[in-house]
Order: sequence, then structure tokens, then C-alpha cells
Amino acid sequence: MLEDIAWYRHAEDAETASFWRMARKLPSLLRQAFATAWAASPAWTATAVGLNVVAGVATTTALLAVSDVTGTLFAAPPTWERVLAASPSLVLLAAATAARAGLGIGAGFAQQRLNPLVLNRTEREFYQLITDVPRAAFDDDAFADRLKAAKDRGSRAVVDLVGDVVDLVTAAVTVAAVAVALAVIEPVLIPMLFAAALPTGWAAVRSARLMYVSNRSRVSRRRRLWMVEFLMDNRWTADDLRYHEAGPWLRGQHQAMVDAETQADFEVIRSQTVTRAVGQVISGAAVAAVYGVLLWLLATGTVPLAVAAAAVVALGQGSVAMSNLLIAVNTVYEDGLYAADRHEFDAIAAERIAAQPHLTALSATEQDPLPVPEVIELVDVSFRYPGKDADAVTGVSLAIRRGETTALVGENGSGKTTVAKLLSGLYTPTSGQILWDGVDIALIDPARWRCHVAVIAQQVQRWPFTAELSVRLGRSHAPADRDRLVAAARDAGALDLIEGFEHGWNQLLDAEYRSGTDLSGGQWQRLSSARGLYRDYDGLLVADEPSAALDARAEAALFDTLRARAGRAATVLISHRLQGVVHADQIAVLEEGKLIELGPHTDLVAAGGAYAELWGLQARSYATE
Ligand SMILES: Nc1ncnc2c1ncn2[C@@H]1O[C@H](COP(=O)(O)OP(=O)(O)OP(=O)(O)O)[C@@H](O)[C@H]1O
Repeated sequence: MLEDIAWYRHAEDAETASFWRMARKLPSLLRQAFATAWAASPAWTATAVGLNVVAGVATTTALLAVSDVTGTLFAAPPTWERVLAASPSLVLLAAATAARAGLGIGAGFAQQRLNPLVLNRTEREFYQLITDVPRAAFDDDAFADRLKAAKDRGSRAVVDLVGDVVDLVTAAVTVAAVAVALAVIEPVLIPMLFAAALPTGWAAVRSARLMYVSNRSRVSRRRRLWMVEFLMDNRWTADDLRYHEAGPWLRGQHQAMVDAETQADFEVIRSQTVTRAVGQVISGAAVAAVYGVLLWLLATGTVPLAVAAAAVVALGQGSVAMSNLLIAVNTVYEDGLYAADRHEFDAIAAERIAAQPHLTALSATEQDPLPVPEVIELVDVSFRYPGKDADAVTGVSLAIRRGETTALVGENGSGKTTVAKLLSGLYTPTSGQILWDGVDIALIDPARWRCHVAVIAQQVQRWPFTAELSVRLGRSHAPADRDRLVAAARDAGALDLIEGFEHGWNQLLDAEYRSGTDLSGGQWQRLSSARGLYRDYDGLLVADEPSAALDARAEAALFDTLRARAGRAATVLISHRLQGVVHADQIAVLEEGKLIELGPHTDLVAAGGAYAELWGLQARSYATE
């Protein structure tokens, strides 16, 4: 369970890739990175690439100028006349060197400007997709894997890839520039460029791989380590850790893993050092061979001394650029594999967004919001959570009328919250329809009807905002309405609480920040109700166990608030405390996802079925208390 799927997905590929396999993938990766960079900023992309190319021209110019200078000076013993004769080339050399340095700085600046722009864009796209994707996606383990892969390394790799590609272009341009200069100076020297650079390049690539393979073998342990660290350093487990004196055990686990990590670090450092040493030895031998060949060429008169001197300078620069190029190819390939995770996630999320019934419906041309519905009908509605082999809700048919309260009751897991989620549009029925005054809402844009739905959710969300924002989140896109804020807080029993805060409505509700505070479970629930009530404009209000954490007084006040909607708005109330639902116009009893009884309290009690049994149990337990 602790395996990191996201990491492993491409590990095999990256570990075993041959250089040629990497090279074959390069064009598509270059295209991809270029497209990403261009989309983020055409101007900075063009500047970064353009300056690098011009810097390459300056490199060639500088090397040819070196050749000219050495040619003039070494043709015979140098005299002042020869130095003067070489001065135009010396000036050119100085200018080209300065230009190359300046262009390098400019290219670096352009690349650094580009990176945050690419990051900005990829982040924006990611959070747009993730907040637009239908809710059901979050119940799908395959989607969760893709999401994790994209988030863990994928998004970062998309950004890194752009930088890697610029590095690759820089190295390639420098190698090409040196090769062009050598071709002009003495073509026979070109192969030497590779001979000297390949061993160090190989060592650098192998070193990176060793680190990669080490990381890969340690990923399960690291995930466990992160989990144990989180369990020790976050406030949500801080209480339980101390209640159960679990600290020493967790610390022991942590220390064992940290020790193992240290050992693994030692291992990888040792093998990297050996690899580098081998690379240096071979490279040293190769350099010696190159100089040997140069000397031989000099001795045989194939190459004059002046050309050999220029060649030494060119080969020095060329070998650095060559090993940079090899490293860049490796990095582009590796980051390219992870960037593919992000692209894959984007495609899957976009596909899920596009597959929503309202987007495929032929009739989805109307834009105006629907009117507040007179009747909402569930027609033979079934729903199965993704990846499950049984329905959570099966064949439920039910009419919810404006002005009435419908209560949903039933045992744990009987499907009440699922019905509430279907009603509020979080999920689309697997089969059956939800009709608003006869219109199937699955086929129209949720923006046209969701404005009429307010929810007080069973799972109380502790938004770490100010009290005002926490309530206003119910309609965050609209300007704050002070009167409505006060009314919603009062109706939810949260007004005294908020006004009693040190900073009133501006009180930050997060104890992890300065002057922030935490609340009790019931206080959080009151705020959650206030949020739902603030959103509500007499459309459909779904209240799912809104009083589970409330004291008796607050519960009675909240039920009064809900009851006050009678005659003007539709209310769906889920509650295990049947005292709170006796006034409902109709009570729907669910059992294993099916609607088994429906009617007002008195009828259901008289019928002597499941509801009557539950009612009897609760009445008896109150009577004995
Ligand atoms: N996101 C989910 N993914 C998979 N199965 C789920 C999910 N949410 C709920 N279920 C399953 O669907 C069934 C109905 O759950 P639901 O939350 O609707 O029950 P409930 O009647 O509201 O229960 P409770 O009284 O405990 O709140 C249960 O078997 C539950 O395990």
C-alpha cells in the first residue's frame, strides 16, 4: 500500500534507456517543451532561444579569432609588427568573447523569466481542470493515481523540461559552434572533440542514473517516512498521539528509516565517486591521446603550430560543451517521462469534463437560469459509486415539492447522503432521472440550476478563513451582504459566537496562524449551517445531519429555522434523531439504497413498519433516560 505508483510508472523506462532510445525521443520532447514555453510566453521563448543561437555564433567567431591570432603570432617568432598585425583579430577575439558572455547572461535571464511564466500557466491549467472535473472522478482510483502522478512530479517536470531544453539548446549550439570553428581551423581535429568529452559525459550520465536508481529503490521507505513525519508534526493527530503515548513508537520508526536513508546516501555517494573517478581516468587517457595525436600531427607537419594552439583552446571549450550536451539529453529524457504524466492527466481530466451529459446534450443551447422549481422528481433513480460492484441507491422515485419538508431516514449506509448528493448535483444518476418541473437536470448546464440549491453538508468543512469568509463562501462570487450574513449566522445559532470573537467577523479560524483560533465541533457545525443558510434563497435546501454535533438548545433552534421554510421553499432533511423529523410533510425511509416507506410521521408509525420500529426504539431510549 505504500508503493509509490506515480514514481514507478516510468522508473523502468528511465533506468534502462539506451542513449539512442533517448535520442529518438528527443524531437517530440523538444516540440512539447517548445509548445509549453511558447504558450506561456512567445517573447521570452524567442529571446532565450535566439540569444543562445547568437551566442553560438559569437563562440565560433571567438575561436576563429584565436586561430587568426595564433596564426599571426606563431608563424615565426613574435615581433612588435606581428603583434600589431594580430591586433584586429585580438580586438575581434575580445569583442566576440565579451559578446558571448553578454549573450549568455541575456539568455540566462530570458530562461529565468520564462520558468515562472511556464509554472504560472501550468499551475493555472491544473487547478482549472481539477476544480472543473466532475465529483465522481475523485472516487476513481485510476484517476487518483493519475492525479498523484501529475501533482507529484508531472507538473514540475513540465516546467523543468523547458529549462532542460534551453540547456540542451545552449550545449548543442556551443558544440556546433566549436565544431564549425574546428572545421575551419583543421577538420581532421573534429573527432578529437568527441574523444575527450565522451568519458566525462558518460560518467555524469551514469552518476545521475545511479542517483535515480537509488531514489527509486527508496521510494516506499520515503513515503512511509513522510507519512510518519506527518503523523508526528500535524495538529490533527497531535491529541491522539499524546492520549495513547504513541510518540516514542513513532520516533523509533522514524529513526530506523532515517538511518536506512543515511546508509543509502553513503552507498550512492560511494558508487558515484567510483564512476566519476573511472570517467576522469578514461577522460585523462583520452585527453593524453588527443594531445599525442596533435603532437604527431605537428611532428609530421600535417598541422602547423599556430593551428594546434587554436585547436587546444577549441577542444577545451568543446569538451565541456559536449559533456553538458550528454547530461542535457539525459535530463530532457528523464523529465520528459514525468511530464508525460501531467499531459496524460490533462487529457483524462478534459475528457471527463467533456463527457458530462449536459455538454453532450443536443438541447443544451438555453443559457438562462431555471426558475425555482415547484417540484423536483426523482424518477427510478439508481446510483453506483465508481469502482463499486453494488448500487448505493436503487430505483428511488420520490417527489420533493416547494413549500414542503422531506425527511430522509434510515440506518447507516442506507443511501441518504447519496440521495442528497444526487439532489444537489454532485453526482449524476447512473440510471433514472432527476426532473425539475419536468426538465432533466443532467442535460442542462449546472450553472443554470445550482444557484437554487444550498447544502448543509454532513461532513463539516473547517475552512481556514475568517468567520465572515467562512459564511460568505456560500456565495463567494457575490459581494458580501451584511444583513444576510447576520441573518444566516443568527438562524444557525452562530451569531453570538462570531460576535464574541476577539476580532468579530474578521476572526481567523485557524489556530496555526497568529491570532487565529480553533472552534469546538458544535461551533464548526453552526458555521457550516450558517454557510448553507447564507447561500439559500428559498430554493432547495438540503440539510444532512445538521445537528449531529449540536447541543439540545442549538438543535431545537436550527430545526425551528428549517421548519420556518414551510410553505415557501423545499427542504430535504436527513437526521437520525427522529424527534427532528416528526413535522416533515413526508418521511422517506431508505434501506440498503431502496425506498421502503414513504409518508408523514403518523401514517408511518401507524403502518408499524421499519420507521415505526426505529421510532419505538428511540422513544424507549428517551423514556428510560
Ligand atoms: N464516495 C464513495 N465511494 C464509494 N462508496 C461510497 C461512497 N460514499 C458512500 N459510499 C457507500 O454508499 C452507501 C451509502 O452511503 P451513504 O453515505 O449514502 O449512507 P447514509 O445513509 O448517508 O449513511 P450514514 O447514516 O452513515 O450517514 C454505503 O454503503 C457507503 O459505503
